Amino acid sequence: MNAPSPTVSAHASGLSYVSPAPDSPWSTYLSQIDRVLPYLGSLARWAETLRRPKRSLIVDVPIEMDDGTVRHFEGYRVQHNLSRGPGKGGVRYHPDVTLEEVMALSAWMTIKNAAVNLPFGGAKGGIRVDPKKLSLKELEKLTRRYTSEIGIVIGPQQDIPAPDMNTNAQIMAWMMDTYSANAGATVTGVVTGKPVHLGGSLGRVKATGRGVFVTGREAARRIGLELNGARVAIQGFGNVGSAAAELFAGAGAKIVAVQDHTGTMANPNGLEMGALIGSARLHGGVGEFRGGERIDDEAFWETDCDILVPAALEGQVTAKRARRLKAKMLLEGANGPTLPEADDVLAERGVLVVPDVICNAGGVTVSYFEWVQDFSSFFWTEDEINLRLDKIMVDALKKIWDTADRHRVTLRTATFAVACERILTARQERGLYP
Ligand SMILES: NC(=O)C1=CN([C@@H]2O[C@H](COP(=O)(O)OP(=O)(O)OC[C@H]3O[C@@H](n4cnc5c(N)ncnc54)[C@H](OP(=O)(O)O)[C@@H]3O)[C@@H](O)[C@H]2O)C=CC1
Ligand SMILES: O=C(O)CCC(=O)C(=O)O
Repeated sequence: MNAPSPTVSAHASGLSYVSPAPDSPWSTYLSQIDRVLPYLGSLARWAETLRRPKRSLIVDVPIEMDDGTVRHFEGYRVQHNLSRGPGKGGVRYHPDVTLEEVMALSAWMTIKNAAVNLPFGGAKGGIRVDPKKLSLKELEKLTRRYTSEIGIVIGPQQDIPAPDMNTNAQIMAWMMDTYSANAGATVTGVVTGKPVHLGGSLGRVKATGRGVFVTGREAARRIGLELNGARVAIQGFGNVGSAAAELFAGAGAKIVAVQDHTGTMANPNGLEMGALIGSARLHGGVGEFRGGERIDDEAFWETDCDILVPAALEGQVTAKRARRLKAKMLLEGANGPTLPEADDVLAERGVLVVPDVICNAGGVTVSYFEWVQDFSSFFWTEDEINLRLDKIMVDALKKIWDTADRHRVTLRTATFAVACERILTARQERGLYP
């Protein structure tokens, strides 16, 4: 049977999310799906399912602020696809979060979880809020109310949230506690990325950065780039960026530039990691660090470097910036950092892109370990976790690399091909009817 044209059927549906704004995360994701269709064979007839989130929940989250006023925040939880298992994906607190962005982030989780063969579908959540403007008490109230509101769709067998931008182990502890209080029993497996003494896993905090490092190490080996002495530039110095930076520096690489909201610091001889992390912690960003020179934010994209790691927001690598990039390799720590047009520019220029949907999969892989450990109430050592993580990432990248060679496509399209085959086979085998 011929596959229906996704474009025609999508537009005919009249749903607003099928014609997103150009360069928005959802539009980037849809274009990535378009590019993989020729490699899906007969499974392409199921591909429309990837263009529609299975379930999108918008919640109102009212809280009483410290000054006695009541404010309402908008929260989301989107379960993009559940063909391979429960939903899995983080929760983002950011003033620019929208439903459409969360749809894209949840869809990338579907692809990522399948790319590393975890038994999960894809989901993501978020609240449109600037958490830096809330007190700790307000943040706790917001988190607890949000958890109660999305409580109807999450659960250890349904959908398991975790940290993403501006959320952390403390927020996961509040989520776990609220869900448990509502359920009348302690349910540790409802979220991952929890504090270690509350059923969290050793190694989860740095797992995403570790995965970025492992995929970078493997990709560097394949293109003959020596990590010892390699120059690395990193955008975003939070959970992902700082952990990746530490590991690259530990392997002898020089971190020649870092950027966050407080500025861009550069040193061609390498920024000293211990001191930079200490300064960033003390001042809430890298901008006060004295061991480097402050450069213009836009100049970051022209840093003389071998590896560039975007580890902040989506849409950062535009075609214009891609033309100026000096790196040999782009390691996508962030979700959705590269626009499709920029992908084409980088491919033309021979810059290797290790895409988000494999590069930053280390976090969710250790989240999977945490979920498994919670079920068995038997906990592994950090060495066991790091070794298993390393093996999963290396094996997944090998399969993706082989697929890219076979079809002569980019690593991004190859990752989508591997993942979509698994997702759509599951869809086909499960069938359509309840
Ligand atoms: N945490 C995880 O396990 C995973 C995270 N990711 C992805 O990695 C990325 C980073 O997440 P994570 O490290 O957890 O988030 P964090 O909140 O810990 O850190 C985000 C970092 O990005 C910086 N940043 C934000 N906006 C900008 C900007 N416009 N320009 C420059 N820097 C900016 C922040 O700076 P400042 O503090 O100054 O605002 C901060 O340094 C996101 O895309 C996330 O989805 C992917 C997989 C898993
Ligand atoms: O650990 C998880 O479950 C999800 C992490 C995440 O949000 C991501 O990989 O983007």
